[in-house]
Parts: sequence; C-alpha cells; structure tokens
Amino acid sequence: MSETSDEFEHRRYDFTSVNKADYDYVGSDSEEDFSKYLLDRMRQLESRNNLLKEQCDQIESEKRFVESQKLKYEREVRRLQAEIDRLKTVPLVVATIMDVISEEKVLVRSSTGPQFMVNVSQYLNEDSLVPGVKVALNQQTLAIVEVIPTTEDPDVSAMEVLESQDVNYEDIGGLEPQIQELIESVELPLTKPESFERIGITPPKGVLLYGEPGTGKTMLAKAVAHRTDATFIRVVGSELIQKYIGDGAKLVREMFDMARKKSPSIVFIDELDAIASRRLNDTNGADREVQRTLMQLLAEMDGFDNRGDIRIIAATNRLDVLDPAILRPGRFDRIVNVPMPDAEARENIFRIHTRFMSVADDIDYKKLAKLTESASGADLNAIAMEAGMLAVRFDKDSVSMAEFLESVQKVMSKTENKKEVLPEGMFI
Ligand SMILES: Nc1ncnc2c1ncn2[C@@H]1O[C@H](COP(=O)(O)OP(=O)(O)OP(=O)(O)O)[C@@H](O)[C@H]1O
Repeated sequence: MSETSDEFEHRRYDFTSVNKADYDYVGSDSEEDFSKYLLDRMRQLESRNNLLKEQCDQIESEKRFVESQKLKYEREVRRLQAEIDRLKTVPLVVATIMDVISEEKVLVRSSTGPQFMVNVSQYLNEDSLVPGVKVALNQQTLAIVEVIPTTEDPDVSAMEVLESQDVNYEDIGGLEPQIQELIESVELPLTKPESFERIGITPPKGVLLYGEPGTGKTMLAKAVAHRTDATFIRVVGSELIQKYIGDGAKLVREMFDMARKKSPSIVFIDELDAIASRRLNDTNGADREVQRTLMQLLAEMDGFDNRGDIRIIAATNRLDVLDPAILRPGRFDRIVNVPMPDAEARENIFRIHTRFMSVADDIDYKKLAKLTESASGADLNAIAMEAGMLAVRFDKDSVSMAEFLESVQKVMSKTENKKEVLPEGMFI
C-alpha cells in the first residue's frame, strides 16, 4: 500500500508537533493520559517503521530484478553488435578435405563442386585436418582458415563439443594462481582420482570463474580440457534462453547425457548469470522458463558423483546477480576470480600474441604494457592483430613499434568509450 508524499509529510508534522501544550490544547490535563497518548503514538510509529522496512525490502528486490533485466538487454545489444560485425565480414567458402598431401598442402572439394589443392593456416591444429572434415576457405586465396566443428548429435547443436583442444597453460598470460586453482580442482580429480580417495577428500564438483569480459575464462577452461584430454562441452547461458525457448531444460539434460557418454569431459557453461540470476517470486513466462533451466542444471549437478570423470566449469561477468542456490556446497563450491591483467601479465600476453608474428627489434613490450592499463587480454590480442594488419596494409616485412602504437591508440579509445557508457561495476 503506498502513501502520497503529502500524507506522509502531514503525519511527520503530526508527530514532531506533539508536546504537552498541544495535548492540553486538545482538552485533557492528566499526565497519565498524556503518557498513554505517547505510548499509542510510539506503537503507531513502530508499525509505520515496519511498513517502511517492508517497502524498502520490496524496492531492493525490484532493484535487483531491474538490474538483471538491464544485464539481459545489454547482453542482447552485445549479441546484436557481434551479429552486425559478423554479417559485415567477407563470406568463407565451405569445403571438405579429400586428402592431406603434406603438413601445408591439402586437397579439398569445395561445396560448389571443384577440387583445389590449398594451403593451411599455420594456426590450425594439423591433427584436426583429416579426410572428411569440413573446413572454411578464404574466398580469395582459398587457404584453409578454420576447421568447422562437428557435433556428435545434430539435435544438440546448442552446444559446442570439442574432442581436442589446442590451448595450453603456456598460451595464457598471467593468471598463474587461477591456473593452479584449476589444476587442483579440475585437472587432478580427472587425472589422479586415486590421490583424493587415498586422502579421503572429495574434489569440488563445479568451479565458477568470474571476471570482466575477455580476461581468459574460456581459455582457462579449454586449457584444462587440453591437459586432461577431456571432451570440452560448451554451452552459452544466454543462447540457451534466447534461441531454445522452451527447450533450455531439455538441452541441459542432453548436455549432461553427452558429458557422461563422452567422459572424461568438462562441461563449460559460459554466461551462467543468464540462467542463474536471482529473481522475484512473481515471474513472467520467460522468467519461468529461465527458472526451469536453472532447476534442471541444479538437479543434474546434484545427481552426479563428485569422484566421477565429469567436471563443471562456469563463467560469469556478474557474480553479484547469481542465485545463492547455485553457490551452495556440492554445486559451484570453488569460486575463482579472473582479474584484469596487471602490467607484467600484459607484457606476457603481448609476447604470447606476437610469438608467431614477424616483429621488428624495436618492440618495447614494457612500454606497450604501460600504455594499455585498462586493457583485457582480448583487447591486447586485438591490438596485436591490428598492428599486424597495419604492417600488411603498408606492405612491410615485419611489424614495428610504430604500428603497435597506432593500434594501441585505436583499440584503447574503443575500449575507453565502451567503459564510459556503462555504469560503474557493470561489465558486459
Ligand atoms: N590471459 C590471457 N592470456 C592470453 N590471451 C588472452 C588472455 N585473456 C584473454 N586473452 C585473449 O582474449 C580472447 C578472449 O578470451 P576468453 O574468451 O578466454 O575471455 P573470457 O573471459 O571467456 O571472455 P567472456 O567473458 O567475454 O566470455 C582469447 O581468445 C585470447 O586471445
């Protein structure tokens, strides 16, 4: 029940104006009656105070709901932006590998019919290039630039299922404590379960990685999958909700079935907040759908054995909006912060992303790290790529510091702009 501000002002005035003289004015003279009057007044104010507390709780809870809605729309904007960027890129030609002639030369049949002998990008894992695999070719040079992942079950297309990974711990700059944490809570339970049995402790079922976008959370999960030779099953929370309306819970069930079938496996749930945000009781249809998906996830997590060979890693940018149920013991009982890189980590990340580039001797990595204080790992990768593109544009033999400085300016101004439009503490 709400009260207008005029009514409230009036009550306030009522209270502050109570004194003996006023009471005399209303016609009584007894001290006892005056005390009784004050007692009544105090009770009234207490009950009003309780009412206001309830209203405050209600507003708090509405605020949380609005925050999670805001997050949802921001994610939608980001998704649409990525979609626009994707639509602007030049299309790739799809082809199937017919024969592997050498490490660099492969015979393919394009989807339009003709066969070509093509080159292979050095960044591709050569083990994944086998006859029958679908690949994407650059439209002009016809070089293989991407291996198209195949999912075991075409119905389960919401998930990315990768049998082998090419990310190593060495590819990750900084994050040593986080890597150590994942070794203990995910790698060792898969590779040395007997050590845990001997000591008599049960490893955590799930590990939750949280931190700003582009700080390497997905890389960490992929690197653990690589080290353990586990199947990597990735699902994105927001896609589960937006693309598979009505099927979110079913997909969660299928994902765990797939994880059991292909074990050892690592289930990676990206953007966990999209399915596990705290919400109000009177939810609408869409929110009930999210709730069902979350319930299924909790049921699956509760239903499997800690000592088994399935591990769950989830990632979120917003730890604060998560439903506390998800963080209860036996679910995500390890929470790992993945921070933005410090100067040393930034220097390392630059070195990692320029490893295979032809760079000039004048590159001052320390200076680059200093100039990119608010950059994430993904921004640093973008800077290195952009510098490489500049060198190609100017037909240079190697990338020099001048290209790096120009690309730092370009990428950092974009990053700063993005941060300016977001309120404090909110990252998408
Ligand atoms: N610590 C790092 N070391 C090396 N490269 C990094 C690091 N962090 C991010 N990157 C680069 O940024 C890219 C994106 O990183 P990743 O997808 O792991 O971030 P994320 O934290 O999962 O982001 P999001 O929250 O947006 O999903 C990586 O492919 C990599 O090129």
